[in-house]
Amino acid sequence: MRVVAGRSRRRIPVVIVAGFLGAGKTTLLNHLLTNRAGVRIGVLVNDFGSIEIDAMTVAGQVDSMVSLGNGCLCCAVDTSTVDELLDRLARPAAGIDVIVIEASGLAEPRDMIRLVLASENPRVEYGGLVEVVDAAEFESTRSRHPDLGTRLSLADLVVVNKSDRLPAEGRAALLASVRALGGGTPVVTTSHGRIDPELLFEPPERPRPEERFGQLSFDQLAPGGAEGSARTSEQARRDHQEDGCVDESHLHHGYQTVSFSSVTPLHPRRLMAFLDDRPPGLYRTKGFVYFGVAGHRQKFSLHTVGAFLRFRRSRWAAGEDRATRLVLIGFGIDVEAVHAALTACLEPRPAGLTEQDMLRVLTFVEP
Ligand SMILES: Nc1nc2c(ncn2[C@@H]2O[C@H](COP(=O)(O)OP(=O)(O)OP(=O)(O)O)[C@@H](O)[C@H]2O)c(=O)[nH]1
Repeated sequence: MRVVAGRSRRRIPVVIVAGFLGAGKTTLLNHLLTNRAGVRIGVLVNDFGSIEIDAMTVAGQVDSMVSLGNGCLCCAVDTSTVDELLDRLARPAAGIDVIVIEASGLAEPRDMIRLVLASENPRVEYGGLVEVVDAAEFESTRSRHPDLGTRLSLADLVVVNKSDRLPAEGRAALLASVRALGGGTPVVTTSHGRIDPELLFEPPERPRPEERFGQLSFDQLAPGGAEGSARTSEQARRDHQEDGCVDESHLHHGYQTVSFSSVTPLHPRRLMAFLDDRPPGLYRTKGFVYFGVAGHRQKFSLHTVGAFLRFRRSRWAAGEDRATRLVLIGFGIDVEAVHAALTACLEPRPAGLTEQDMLRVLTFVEP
């Protein structure tokens, strides 16, 4: 991570929106473009046929779109072409917060992920694969595309769209089928692609996690009591209730967030054991970690989306607390259990730890 004038510059997440023909990818993208709460979205599509360009130009986002224009993103181009397009969107002058790639219905999501991961642009990072599924056509899509299960498991988030076309009594069964086929990939339902944009990116006018945590009182951050826990179990319970319903009979997109903060260092092996075995339904983790291990006392920012995981090492800002601050987002996750699992990773005496204990973390550190 680059540090500019004492502030860390975030990388621009690149989110891929995939799905079979007519599932609602463009509808979802248009919804994001008109409900982005100030987030500047760069768009990479095959063609702009039905994108609401007006919505973008009105907001002064001219030139934040690039089009391939010559066929399917994943099979017609090489890495350098995609890199060039990402470079154009990610250049600082464009001021883009998130890049969304709308993959054509026939694009292979696996190839799309590879293209993004292979990008050599230091300003972008993989932000996840969203697979849009047509709720009303699910069974026929499944019979026409035997690889649907693979696609769902590869995704970081499955959006079951067109729920308005589904009879109420069939919803729970459909969700159960999608979940079973997706093998643990979080599932959210929508109609007309009306996904909560916060699932894909953070609104800039709201405090970022680090700033939100920055407002915590010393008592909340201090070790002891609940071992550095920033939230009491009562708070957790309250948040859990407020965060939304995950009852399958409700087709709105309820998800939970877990905030974890501690000035007590985290044990690298214990944290990796938690990350290797992430709770089913955990969709994203963001924030940073303090290990306090000799030679590795820097700030390790952590980013996970679905199965993807990476750390990046940076310097602490002058006067910044050495602390771990994480936000985890998931569907149907047990907020208190996740918080407890992270609390169990705390290590008050990191002086006894060595390079060996850091090895697995280091394999995920991006240069
Ligand atoms: N009833 C209903 N129609 C929808 C919904 N979402 C999208 N549609 C309609 O479904 C059709 C296909 O939607 P698109 O957003 O173009 O789908 P797409 O995945 O981008 O399609 P391709 O680019 O052809 O792969 C359009 O006529 C949309 O208006 C929904 O939730 N409910």
